[in-house]
Amino acid sequence: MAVNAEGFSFEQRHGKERVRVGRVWKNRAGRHFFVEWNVSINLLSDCAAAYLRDDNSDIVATDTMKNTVYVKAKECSEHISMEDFAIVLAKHFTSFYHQVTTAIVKIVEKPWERVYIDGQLHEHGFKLGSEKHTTEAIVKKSGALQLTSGIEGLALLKTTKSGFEGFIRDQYTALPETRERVLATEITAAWRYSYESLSSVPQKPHYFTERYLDVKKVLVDTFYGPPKEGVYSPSVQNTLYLMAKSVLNRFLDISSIQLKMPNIHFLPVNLKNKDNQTIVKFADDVFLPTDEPHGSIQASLSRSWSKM
Ligand SMILES: O=c1[nH]c(=O)c2[nH]c(=O)[nH]c2[nH]1
Repeated sequence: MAVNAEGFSFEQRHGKERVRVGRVWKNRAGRHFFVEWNVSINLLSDCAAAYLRDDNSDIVATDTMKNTVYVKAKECSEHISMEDFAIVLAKHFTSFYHQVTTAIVKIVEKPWERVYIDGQLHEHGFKLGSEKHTTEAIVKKSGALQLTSGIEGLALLKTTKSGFEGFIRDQYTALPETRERVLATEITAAWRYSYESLSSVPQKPHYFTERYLDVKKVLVDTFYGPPKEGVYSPSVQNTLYLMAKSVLNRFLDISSIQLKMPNIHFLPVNLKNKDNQTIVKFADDVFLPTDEPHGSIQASLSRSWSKM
């Protein structure tokens, strides 16, 4: 919130970024559960005096914020979802400090996954997976909540059932039309839950972890289509829209979703020798993989006017 400072409009926040914490929980049967979280905290608080003068009396030290992550991790005696942990932290800052009006807590989870050994889940062995689960909880002193979850780095590829035709052609256009190409992307998704107060958040343990896995499955299933026949994609844009729509149709407690789907190009390889004789002729088989440049395609879809 902007305040008047010596005739200027002034807005500020302070916090601690990238606080890393690992937490192990052990159940009675001897199974261990492990998470590694990277936590970023930002507080909106009445501490303008620290900026305007030499008065730090209303400042929550960022070092204290860092310590609070470890204290709250210790206090969570049961395996807790990342979303619930973000809410616990944010609630602490807004209720404990009268100066703090809003707390913004973001967490990115490192994707440690339980390993299978000889077809059996290991009790305490984990290996690093690929895509990351993210969350952001914004809590106000009043108990108002904005809760977002997401995925980063979900890389998907299919080798057919993708094309791109009918786009604008002008004097700068070189791209041929096609109904056969590789479609590859690395998805960043963020979806907003409709729980708008701390008291309305589902109490079921792991509710948000299950939601995360279910949303990911709907996104992935919609991208690929059924295992045998797949589904034809006329553009990244259309596939993105169908993915976003499937999530909103399926999960009624999600009010909006944003998807970023870069179009990662696999270029057809055609090679000629110095006599202009073809030595490799592309037949939907040999590609040059690229990282850049890539297409940038993103959109958000909401049940009503966006709150994202
Ligand atoms: O699915 C696509 N959408 C585009 O907007 C685009 N632009 C382009 O060059 N190739 C593609 N493919």
